[in-house]
Amino acid sequence: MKQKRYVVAIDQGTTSCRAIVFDPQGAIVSTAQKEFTQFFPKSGWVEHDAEEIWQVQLEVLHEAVKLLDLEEIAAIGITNQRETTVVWDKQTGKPLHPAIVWQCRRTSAMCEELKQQGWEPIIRSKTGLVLDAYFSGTKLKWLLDNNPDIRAKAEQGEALFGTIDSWLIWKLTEGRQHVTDASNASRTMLLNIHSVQWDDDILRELNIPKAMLPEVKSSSEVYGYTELLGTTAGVRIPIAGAAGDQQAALFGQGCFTEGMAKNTYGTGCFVLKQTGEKPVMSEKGLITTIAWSLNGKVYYALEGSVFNAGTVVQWLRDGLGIVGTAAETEVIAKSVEHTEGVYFVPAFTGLGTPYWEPDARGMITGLTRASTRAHIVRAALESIAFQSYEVLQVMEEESGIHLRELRVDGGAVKNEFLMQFQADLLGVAVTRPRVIETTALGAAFLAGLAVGLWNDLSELEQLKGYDRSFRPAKDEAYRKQAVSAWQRAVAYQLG
Ligand SMILES: Nc1ncnc2c1ncn2[C@@H]1O[C@H](COP(=O)(O)OP(=O)(O)O)[C@@H](O)[C@H]1O
Ligand SMILES: O=P(O)(O)OC[C@H](O)CO
Repeated sequence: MKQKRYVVAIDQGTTSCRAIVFDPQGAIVSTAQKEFTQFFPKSGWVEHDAEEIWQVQLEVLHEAVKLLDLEEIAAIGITNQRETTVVWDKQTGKPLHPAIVWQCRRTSAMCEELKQQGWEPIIRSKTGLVLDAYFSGTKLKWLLDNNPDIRAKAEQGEALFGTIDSWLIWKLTEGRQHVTDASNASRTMLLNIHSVQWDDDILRELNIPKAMLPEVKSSSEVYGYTELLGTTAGVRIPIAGAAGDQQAALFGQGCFTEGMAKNTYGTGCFVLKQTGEKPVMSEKGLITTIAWSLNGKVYYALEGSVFNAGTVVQWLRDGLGIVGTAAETEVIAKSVEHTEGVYFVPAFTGLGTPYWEPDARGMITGLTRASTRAHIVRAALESIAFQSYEVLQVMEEESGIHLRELRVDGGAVKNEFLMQFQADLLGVAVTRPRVIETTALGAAFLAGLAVGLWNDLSELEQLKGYDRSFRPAKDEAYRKQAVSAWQRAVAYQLG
């Protein structure tokens, strides 16, 4: 019997599939990543092909483990873009509809109607969420309402629903386990976050058959086993942990104590603050979510969501074509001292915290004949920091506690201009960990805990390490002026 010493994290993000192998010290052993197709069928709509996600995920998984002895893999952990809604056929294992992505706004009118009928406070108190098209509940209702065949199958338990974690676990496991973890379930708008059970009143109102929902499990336990990784006879690897990507990042950053917070800069930006075993309800547009469920206890978090962050960089590259790579934006932004009054509000799919405006759309203001590509690129990067600033402000106002340091992770934290600008805007240090793949690390931690590779949280705390701290270099007057100019630009957009 070989020593079990690796944990493989599957990180299924909005734009790419990743598989990362970690050793017992939390260091990366190997990694593989591949982008997959984004579909934008109408204004404000975003779809993925769940079958493509599965195939690409499997490919990168094989790639990441190809040099390992499979017998040394202790477990697989899964983390994923949240809310994205997949419905598949129980018999054929094929998706019955394109996956409706978390960014998709197709159900904003449906949410408006539900608000008019008085559902907003009910949703808020039961699920901790804002009644918004962002979450899976109305996406699933839309899918069933618009596809009578799928509804008929769903009622017979032949069509299954899941967020991406469920879909991948179902595809990976022997015996096809149809499960989700509590953190992912808390993003559906169908879960009562107090009882951690699917909520019958909400299911009835949205006309969603319970038979199609996965079983809700903890974030760290063996959900099933896979033989899909290789041909070595008898190598069954446990799938032993799962969490939504933002909650996994909170875990991977070691925010195990109440009050600790992080910001992840990926497709969107998500600030999460751990609030312990009691859900804290926000008055100011933050949402209350399950952080993780571990060892029989449920931990909660307050969250502020920015829908478009890294997407603005992708749009500069793929939509506008004014940069060749995401990395190039750093050099271009630094080539000018400031934006000369150009502001970019990247509300491509509406605005999240604190505005919750599904119909807002992107806008660039303050253009003159002197404006150049560099000013637009710089304004685009600054917009990521401005949006994060606003979320953190709300969090501070709500808790009355002044932030002393911001822990960051996600693909865009490689951008040192962005990190420095964020520190300047906040007036506090922005700290980047040694392993910026914190999301994957969190999933690996959850899976490794379940199989005994690590014993407890204090052991995980020893594994943390920091790469760089960005110190603020601007004064209060600068911050005030910059933020008020940004807020004027947002006000134009909101009309
Ligand atoms: N050097 C960079 N500067 C700015 N943005 C970047 C940089 N590198 C990657 N990004 C952005 O980060 C995002 C990818 O981050 P990642 O954490 O992988 O996101 P996700 O998990 O949402 O797919 C992309 O939107 C990309 O545009
Ligand atoms: O793909 P990411 O990392 O931007 O995360 C997406 C979030 O989970 C959406 O809620």
